[in-house]
Amino acid sequence: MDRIRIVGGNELNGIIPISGAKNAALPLMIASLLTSDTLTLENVPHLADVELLMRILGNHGVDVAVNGRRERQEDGYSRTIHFTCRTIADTTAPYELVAKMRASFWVIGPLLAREGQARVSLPGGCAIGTRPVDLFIDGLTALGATMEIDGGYINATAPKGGLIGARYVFPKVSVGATHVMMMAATLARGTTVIGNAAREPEVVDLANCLIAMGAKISGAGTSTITIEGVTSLSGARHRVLPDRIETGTYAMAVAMAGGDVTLENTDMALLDTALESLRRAGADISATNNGIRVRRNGGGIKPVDIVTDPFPGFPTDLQAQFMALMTRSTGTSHITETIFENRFMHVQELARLGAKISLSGQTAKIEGVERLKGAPVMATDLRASVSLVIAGLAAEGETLVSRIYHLDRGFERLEDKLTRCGAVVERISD
Ligand SMILES: CC(=O)N[C@H]1[C@@H](OP(=O)(O)OP(=O)(O)OC[C@H]2O[C@@H](n3ccc(=O)[nH]c3=O)[C@H](O)[C@@H]2O)O[C@H](CO)[C@@H](O)[C@@H]1O
Ligand SMILES: C=C(OP(=O)(O)O)C(=O)O
Repeated sequence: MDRIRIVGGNELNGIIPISGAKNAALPLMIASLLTSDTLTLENVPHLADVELLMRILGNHGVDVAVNGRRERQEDGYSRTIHFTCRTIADTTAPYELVAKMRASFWVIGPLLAREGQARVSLPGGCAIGTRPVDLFIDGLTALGATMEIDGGYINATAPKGGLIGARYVFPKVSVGATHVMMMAATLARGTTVIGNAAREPEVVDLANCLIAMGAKISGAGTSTITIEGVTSLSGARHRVLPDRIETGTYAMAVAMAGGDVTLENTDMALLDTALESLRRAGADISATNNGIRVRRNGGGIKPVDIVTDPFPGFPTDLQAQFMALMTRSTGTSHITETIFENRFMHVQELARLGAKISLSGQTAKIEGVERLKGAPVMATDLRASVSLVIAGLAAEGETLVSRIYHLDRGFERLEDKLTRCGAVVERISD
């Protein structure tokens, strides 16, 4: 199994190209199930999750054609991909595929809207909490679907004549359930109003793509999204928005290691709250023509308290990375996780490197230490794995991160991007 070896101590200087967002690419790819025309997506990141979803979509009858690549970049970076689903070949999403990635469960929305039925295995994904699907069940039920759980699968059936538009207020904000309701409602009869909708940029990106496909959607990016159902959707061409989590991760890596890096093809507006926390920690952050410049020259890392929240709050997907940064701060900081109940698995791994962290319920107390020392550590989930890489950049000596298949789910060519900026990071294949 591959591992990542990091030798800490080098500053980061240079340019890091930011990839298309995994968490936008996945629902966008799934939207291809809604039309018999071709949906072309540009800037699709080359990631394990994307490859797996291609297989899952293939099983439903989507023909996938890959071509094109970003200028000035080698093979392996984001690509342009064409998705064509002339007819739905299979409305079942099997356990073997869905258990590996939570987002694959989201096919339930388009399958139900276009075919009137779906049989989808209950999902898997990062083990960061229980992650139930009650909001999906309640939301789709509101659109008239019958939802039954049977042998680990959800059997969903639309009424004769298709889903029916309705008003539904989510009792809790859910990104995935918002994606699914929005996709399902595009082909429902009548108007759907989703209350307490997720406001994440990835929801807006999906809405923009659906609108380009002929959907009638307003309000995406606010808590109330209105969808007027149409009888069919067409193909479209859409560019996946930049990955704000990858952007924040590298910004935190620079704040940790020191140096001066320009993050290209991204946008500060996607992660205001996280960048503000980084500024308070001592990083110098400014906008460039098509990205963000992050610097930390001299000066220690100041302790900053954060609380994760749905967008526009501090993203849970950057919590582990920020904790890694705080392990080297000059004081004590507190990080409270409000989205997932079990998203602190990086704590014990960071402790192997010498971090001083204690947990009390959903809050971690981090007492900054003067030095971290490299050690063998284990990746436990996607963002936890990259937090160990960030810590390794500032640790003395060698850090070896194992189980990096988690990392490959969400970070396109991480070792390449960091190495070009002066870090010593390499993949070791045993
Ligand atoms: C592929 C993708 O885009 N994944 C992101 C998405 O995950 P995902 O869409 O799975 O996360 P949600 O926004 O749905 O989860 C938020 C909270 O709602 C709970 N919940 C969700 C659905 C449900 O039916 N019932 C329920 O209780 C979850 O357990 C969690 O506590 O948003 C999360 C929150 O920003 C991110 O961390 C993930 O990276
Ligand atoms: C938790 C994540 O992904 P998933 O929802 O697919 O588990 C993530 O992207 O950080």
